[in-house]
Amino acid sequence: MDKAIEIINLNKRYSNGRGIIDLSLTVDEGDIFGFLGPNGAGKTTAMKIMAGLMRPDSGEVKIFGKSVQHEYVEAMQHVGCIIETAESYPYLTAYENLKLFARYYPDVDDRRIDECLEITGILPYKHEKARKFSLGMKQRLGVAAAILSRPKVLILDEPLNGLDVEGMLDMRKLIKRLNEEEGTTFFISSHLIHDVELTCNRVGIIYGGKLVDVQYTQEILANYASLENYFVSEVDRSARV
Ligand SMILES: Nc1ncnc2c1ncn2[C@@H]1O[C@H](COP(=O)(O)OP(=O)(O)OP(=O)(O)O)[C@@H](O)[C@H]1O
Repeated sequence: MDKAIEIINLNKRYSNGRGIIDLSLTVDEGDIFGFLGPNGAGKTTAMKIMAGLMRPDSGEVKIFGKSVQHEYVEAMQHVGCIIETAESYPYLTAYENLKLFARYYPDVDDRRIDECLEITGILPYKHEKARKFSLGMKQRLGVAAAILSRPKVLILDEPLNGLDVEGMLDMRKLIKRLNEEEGTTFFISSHLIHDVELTCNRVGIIYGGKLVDVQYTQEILANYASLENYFVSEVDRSARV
């Protein structure tokens, strides 16, 4: 199996001493990887570095073997990201928003735009302005923009944050559909344990800026009653070390 993402000895320390410490992990092609940790654990910091939006103090991130830090254009060629929030232009329609993003990609035509609207379930709202969209629809429009160029890897920061039950179900379905039908690899951060359990096939726990453990969800559930039990026991264990 090909390595989609390699995070290698990543360090980033803010002036207040917080940040991430010697983070290393590998995500295989086809994984839906859940990056699980409480608020302030360091998830967004790691993802900003992965997307090339922030420089690490040391270490690097490779995507399909290309270094985000040293070969940015080549590394990002196969990546779509939504970091922090899915931004759209409120006074433009769903179609107009995607048309604007499509300018970056010479081979994205109107057919592909419709395809992305269909995959994300917003084709019926193609000509409605984004400001009228619910948070869930805005998130899905963000995903539609992120998949326009058919990226092999999607990096999503807290994609379920703030969504209601229906919004969460839609987003989870969308992630699984893209994974199964298009083979898209996902790197998803979340603090929602139950949701990671239902969505991700592999889980990495980050706590206090350090990676505590990485496991397949199936293996965790074979040994623990729930992902939450595993999370608590791993965090306890790391606090004792
Ligand atoms: N620009 C900054 N300057 C100083 N400290 C920062 C900065 N950005 C983040 N931090 C601190 O670094 C730590 C990690 O933050 P980060 O945003 O990566 O965590 P997170 O896991 O994404 O949390 P959340 O779910 O709250 O976004 C936190 O303690 C945070 O307060």
